[in-house]
Amino acid sequence: MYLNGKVAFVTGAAQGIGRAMVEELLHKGAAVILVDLNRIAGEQCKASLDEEFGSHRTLFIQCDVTDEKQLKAAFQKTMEHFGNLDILVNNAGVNNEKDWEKTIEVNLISVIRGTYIGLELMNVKNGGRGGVIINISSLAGLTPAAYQPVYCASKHGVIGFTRSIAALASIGNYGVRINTVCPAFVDTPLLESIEKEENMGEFYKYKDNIKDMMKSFGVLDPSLIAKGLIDLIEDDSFNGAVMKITTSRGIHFEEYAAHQKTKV
Ligand SMILES: NC(=O)C1=CN([C@@H]2O[C@H](COP(=O)(O)OP(=O)(O)OC[C@H]3O[C@@H](n4cnc5c(N)ncnc54)[C@H](O)[C@@H]3O)[C@@H](O)[C@H]2O)C=CC1
Ligand SMILES: CC/C=C\C[C@H](O)C(=O)/C=C/C=C/C=C\C=C\[C@@H](O)C/C=C\CCC(=O)O
Repeated sequence: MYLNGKVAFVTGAAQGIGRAMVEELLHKGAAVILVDLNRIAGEQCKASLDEEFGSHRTLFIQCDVTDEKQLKAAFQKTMEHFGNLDILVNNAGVNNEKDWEKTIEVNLISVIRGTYIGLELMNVKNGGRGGVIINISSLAGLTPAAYQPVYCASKHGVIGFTRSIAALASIGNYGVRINTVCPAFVDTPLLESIEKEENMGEFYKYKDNIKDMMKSFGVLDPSLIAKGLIDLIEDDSFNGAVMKITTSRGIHFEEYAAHQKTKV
C-alpha cells in the first residue's frame, strides 16, 4: 500500500509505541486519527505533532477502547472527518495481572472488536476500498511469560485471532490484509508497570526477575517497531504475518508450516 494520502486509525496513540507509529505514518504522508483513553496525553501529543505536520493531518479522539459505544463512535467520527479508513492499528494495551480481566478486555477483546469494526468499513464487499489492519501482540504472545500469565494469554490470543481473520479475509477476497507485530521489551512507560504492585499483584515479588530478563534481552526503541509497522503496511505480500522484533535479531518472522500459512 502506498501511504501518501491514506487515513490511519491508531489506538493507544498518545505515547509509547503508538506515538512512534503515528509519527512514521505522518512522515509517510498519511492522515492519522489518534485514539487514546488519556485525554491530556492525547491533546499534548496532537499539539506537538501539529507543530511539525500541521493541524489538518491529525485528529485526536478520547476513547476507551473497551467501551463498544465509544469505539464505534470513534470510527464513525473518523469516517465523517476524513471520509475513509485505510489503515487500522489496534495498539492500545495494558499490563495488569491484578486486574487481569481489564488486561483481557483491553489487549484482546478490544483488538477483536476493533478488527471487526475496521473490517466492516474497509471490506470491498461492503463498498470499502480495502486496507490493512495491524494488531499489536508481543514476544509474550509466542513464549510463556511466567510472571505475566494473563498478559501472555491476551497476546497469544491476538496472534491466533489475527492469523485466523487474515485467512478469512483472503478466502473472502475482502481486500484487507491483517498482520501482527510481536516486539520484545520496548522502552515505553508500559515497562513502569513492572514496578507497581497495583499492576503486578501476586507477581510483584518477581519484578526483579522481569528486570533481569530485560537486561538479558535488551530494550528496543519504539522507532524500530514503527518501522516494522510501515513494512507490513507498504508490502502487499504480507497477510497473516507474525512479525517478531528483538534486540538480537531485529525484524524477523515466525515461521509456520506451508499448510498453516495465509495467502495474500
Ligand atoms: N513496551 C513493551 O515492552 C511492549 C509493548 N507491547 C505492546 O505494545 C502496545 C503499546 O504498548 P506501549 O506503547 O509499550 O504502552 P504505553 O503504556 O506506553 O502506551 C499505551 C497507550 O495505550 C493507552 N490505553 C491504555 N488503555 C486504553 C484504553 N482502554 N483505551 C484507549 N487507550 C488506552 C494508554 O493511555 C497509552 O497511551 C501494547 O499493546 C503492548 O502490550 C508489546 C511488546 C513490548
Ligand atoms: C511490563 C512489561 C510488559 C510487557 C512487555 C512486553 O510485552 C514483552 O516484551 C514481554 C516479553 C516477554 C517475554 C517472555 C519470555 C521470553 C522468552 C524468550 O525465550 C524469547 C526468546 C527468543 C526469541 C527468539 C526470536 O525469535 O527472536
